[in-house]
Amino acid sequence: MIGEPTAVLGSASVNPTIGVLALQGDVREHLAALRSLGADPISVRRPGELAACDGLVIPGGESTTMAKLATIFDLLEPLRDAVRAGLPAFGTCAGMIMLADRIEDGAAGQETIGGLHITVRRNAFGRQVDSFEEDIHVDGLADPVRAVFIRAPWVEAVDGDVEVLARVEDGPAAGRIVAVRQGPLMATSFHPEVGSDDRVHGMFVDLVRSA
Ligand SMILES: NC(=O)CC[C@H](N)C(=O)O
Repeated sequence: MIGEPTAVLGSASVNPTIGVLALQGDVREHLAALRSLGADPISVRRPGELAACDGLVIPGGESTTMAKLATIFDLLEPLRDAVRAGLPAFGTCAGMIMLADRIEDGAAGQETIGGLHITVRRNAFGRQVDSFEEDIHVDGLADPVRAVFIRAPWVEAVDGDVEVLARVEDGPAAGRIVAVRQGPLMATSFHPEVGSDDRVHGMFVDLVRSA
C-alpha cells in the first residue's frame, strides 16, 4: 500500500554481525560462542571489517601486544572512534584492559581504546593465584557463572555511570569488581568464552540487539 510504513527490522535486531578483534588472543572461542547464540560473528583486523559490525568483542590475550598490533594495523583510532560513536563492545580480560580509560600497573606508555570509565589494575591477582576459577554471581543471570581468571585484571575504581555486575566472592580478593557495564559497553576480568556456558555472551548479544 502506497504511503503505508513498512515495519523494517534492522539486521542487528535479527542476526547481528558481531566482530571479534582478531589481532591476538583467544579469538576462536568467542566466534564459536557468538555463533551458537545466533549472531553472525566475523574476525576484525581491518577498519573495513570493523565498519561492518553491530558489536565488537575484544578477547583475552596480552593487552600490551594487542595495543601495539592495533596501532600497526591502523585500527586503534578507528576503534576509538567506533566506541565513541556508541558501538557496543565487550572486553574480556585483556579486552577489559583495552576498553578501560585508566590502567594501574600497565606497561610504560601502554595505549588503550578507552571509553569505559574504569581504572583497571593489570595482573591484579598476583603471582601466587595468578590463575583460578570461582563461581560468581553476575547481575542479570539467575545462576552463578564458573569464572576462569588467567593473569586477570580487576577493576580498581569505577565512575558513577558504571554498573558493577560481579565481584569476587571468596578468598583474599573478595569484593574486587570483575564485571561491569556502562551503556553499550561490557567487560569481564574473567573468560566467559572458556567452557560451554554462553550466558554472559548472551547478555552482550542482547545488548547489541537492543542498541
Ligand atoms: N588472560 C588475559 O587476557 C591476561 C591479560 C594480561 N595479563 C594483560 O595484561 O593483558
